[in-house]
Amino acid sequence: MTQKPRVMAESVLAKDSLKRLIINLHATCIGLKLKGVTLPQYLRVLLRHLMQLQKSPGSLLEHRTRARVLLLSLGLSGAFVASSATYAALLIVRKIYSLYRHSRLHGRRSILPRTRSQTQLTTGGRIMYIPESKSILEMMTNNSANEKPTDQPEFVKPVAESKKIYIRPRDDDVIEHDKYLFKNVELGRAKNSQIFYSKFLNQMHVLSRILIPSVIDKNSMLLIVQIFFLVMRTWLSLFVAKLDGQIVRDIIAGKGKRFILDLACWFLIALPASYTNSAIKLLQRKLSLNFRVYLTRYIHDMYLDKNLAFYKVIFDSKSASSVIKNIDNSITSDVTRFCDATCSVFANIAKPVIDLIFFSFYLRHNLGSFGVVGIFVNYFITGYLLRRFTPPLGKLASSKSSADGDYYNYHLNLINNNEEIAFYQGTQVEKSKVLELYEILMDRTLMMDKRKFNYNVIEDYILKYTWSGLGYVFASIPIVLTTLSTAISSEDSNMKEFIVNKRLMLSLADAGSRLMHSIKDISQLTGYTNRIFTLLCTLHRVHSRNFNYGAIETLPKLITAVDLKRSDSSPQQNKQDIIQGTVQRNFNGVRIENVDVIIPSVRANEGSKLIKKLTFQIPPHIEQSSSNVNSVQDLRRVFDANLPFFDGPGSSLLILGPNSCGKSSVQRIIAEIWPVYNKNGLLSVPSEGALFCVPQKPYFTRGGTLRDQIIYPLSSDEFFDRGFKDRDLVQILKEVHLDYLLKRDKGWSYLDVVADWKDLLSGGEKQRMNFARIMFHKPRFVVLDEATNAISVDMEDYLFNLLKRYRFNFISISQRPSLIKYHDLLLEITDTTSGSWQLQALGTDEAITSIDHEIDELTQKMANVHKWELEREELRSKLAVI
Ligand SMILES: Nc1ncnc2c1ncn2[C@@H]1O[C@H](COP(=O)(O)OP(=O)(O)OP(=O)(O)O)[C@@H](O)[C@H]1O
Repeated sequence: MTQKPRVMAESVLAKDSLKRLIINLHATCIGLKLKGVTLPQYLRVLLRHLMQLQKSPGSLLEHRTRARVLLLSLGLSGAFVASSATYAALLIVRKIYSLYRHSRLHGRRSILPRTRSQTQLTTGGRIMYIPESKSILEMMTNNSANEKPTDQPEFVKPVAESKKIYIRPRDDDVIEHDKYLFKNVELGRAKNSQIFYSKFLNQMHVLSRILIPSVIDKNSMLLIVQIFFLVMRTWLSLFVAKLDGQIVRDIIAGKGKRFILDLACWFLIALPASYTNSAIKLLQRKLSLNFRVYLTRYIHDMYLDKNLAFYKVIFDSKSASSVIKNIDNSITSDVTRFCDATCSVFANIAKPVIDLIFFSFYLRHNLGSFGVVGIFVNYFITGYLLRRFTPPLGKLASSKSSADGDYYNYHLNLINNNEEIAFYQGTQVEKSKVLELYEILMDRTLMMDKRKFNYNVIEDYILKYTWSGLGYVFASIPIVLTTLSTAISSEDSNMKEFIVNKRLMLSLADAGSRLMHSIKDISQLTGYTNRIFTLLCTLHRVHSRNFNYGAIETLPKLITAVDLKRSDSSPQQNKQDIIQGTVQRNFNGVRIENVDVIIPSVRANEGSKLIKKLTFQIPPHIEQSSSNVNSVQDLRRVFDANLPFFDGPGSSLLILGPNSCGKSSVQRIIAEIWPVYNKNGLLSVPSEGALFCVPQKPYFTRGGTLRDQIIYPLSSDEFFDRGFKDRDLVQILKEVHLDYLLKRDKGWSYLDVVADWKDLLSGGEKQRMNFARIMFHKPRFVVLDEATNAISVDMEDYLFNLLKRYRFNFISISQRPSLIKYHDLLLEITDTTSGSWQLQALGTDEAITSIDHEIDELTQKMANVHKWELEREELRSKLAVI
């Protein structure tokens, strides 16, 4: 026989024997006769046979059990393959759709580019467009490829692809309702009504309303799906344990065919098992991110709105706590930590609890009730021991978090004031402070690890080793008992039982240990929960219209003993009465009547009084008929430079006084960021948009364009939405003599340049930018605090005349009498200690006397001119000699 036919004959023989093996395997294991069945018919025949085995009670028990296992494995694997295929198909469809959309958009982009990054809806909601993570990644890769120097201002780059996000409008009713819930838990009102009172659980209950607002919310769906996968995981573990035992028994008993079948099941079940584990992890991350989104939006809704909580929060009674002191850190890091910790604690508790329930049911069948009770007694003892040795991780986590915030904030402060520090050569002081804060942070981090050390030793000893040892004992109990009672020792079935029990015991031990580990996590979570709860309570308090600016010390004076005894009268309710002044809005002017200017503090109206019974008004005479004129701006007339803007004559008041006498505080009261404490104090202000306050310290938005700086506080989206044009801004820059910025090299496109404007513009330029803002917004009333102290005298003269030309009503705050000439009224704070003041119309006798005084001073100075000229000549001659 030649070589080739021999090889062919051998391969035919091998094929035949493999075929026989498969046919015999089916016949022996599940009693299925495969003779005459073709390959395409195989699956149908197999499934029908398995179903028949399941249904007919007369079939062999062994065959029936195997049929069940096979059917389950096939079902799960089928589900897994189907879901994977669906997912893949979905991905392909999405890809094709995005390619199609991209090609269409690409074609249109040059014709109709979308310039808005967000749109305000009439419902109060907002649609935002954020760059898609994919395109950001691409941009980053491109940027790093052609790295360019960063000291140059950047132009705004168009973002390739963006994602649309809908932000729900704020529900004021929910905020109002939650305010009381938070207050109740903060004051511990449930202490008397609840049998088992836990501060943590109560806090968690209130917070959960934000995290999962309703049963049909997507977060509750995610939670349900997660629980489903957790149950599935446990069930699969149980199944794997049984299979494991069966495989070992097959090996010991030398049953090759059964071994192959069980192994096939093993590989099939591995598919859904690994899918389930990954799904649980993904769902946990997704849930944590969703929680973070909900909580952050909730915080932003209160922190950043018309009530100015972000400013007022410094006056709250809790402002000294690390949560509020580093509120930026609390909003960013603590929220993330809290959400991560909540989800991981949930998964860490839910997983073992489900395991415990399932495994104990199964083990009860194998070990008997006594064994299961023994296991649980063991758990309780361990839980008690571990609880005793758990360090106060909540407090430690909270103190570490606050050290983290201090360190981060100091670095932030360093960046914000880098130029000032460089001028002062303050590196050493700053470095020592930074090092100190860093050491504190390291110390607290290490302290946490040190305190965990002892606990970890005990935990490892008990959970890893003692429990496994006990596991072996419990797993062997049924075998020993059966062998003793029957005096027969069947090695292979004993082996199977032992392996299954051992695996379950170990899984049970693992479940228990995870449950015990979560004691530590819960302790840490209490710390984060407390921080977030404090943050939200403070925000609710500050956001409230009745915020009392942290008045606490005055309480005993204001609340009588009877009030305090009454349980239903909360201290908060009484504190509300502390601010007794009246605020009138939509007034056609700015009026302050009998207002005591008091620094807000815990002492409320007993605090430092800067100015007493202040009274003034601009314009001095208000026509009743024009009381509503200020609420609407006439956009058609806004940018006509030749047209005086306002119909009225325009009035002006100068508030003059020495340093720290309370001039800026008057502006704070007008802007309603400080309260009017005294009962007969009245503040009347114009409608929103008609009043514009320019603070002493110029402010520039970070990462904004030059346009953003001019139109602040309007966003560029709104700027274009309202139909404004860049040429309007160019006109304004000309008015305030800043148009040379555009002429430098980039022309009008300089309006699109993004830079750190706070550092880029000079002091005088920054102040002129303030005037540009006034010219853009054209408010009827302007309050200027030292708005021209960095500007040259001729420019100052020009700018004040500009305000007059446009007939703005303005209040200027200054300590320089030279500004008197631009104003109609003068409010002079005469005595800082008694807080007395004097109001006069310029042009009256007193004003003339005041100006006369200034003229006298200047004349006196001029008398010395001749002497100074001689000194100058002397110095010049000295220089010539040198
Ligand atoms: N948030 C605050 N907490 C405590 N004290 C404050 C606060 N804000 C201002 N003060 C104090 O109030 C006083 C008056 O401050 P204000 O800013 O009104 O002075 P000013 O008259 O504008 O002074 P200057 O001309 O120097 O700007 C100062 O002594 C200041 O320290």
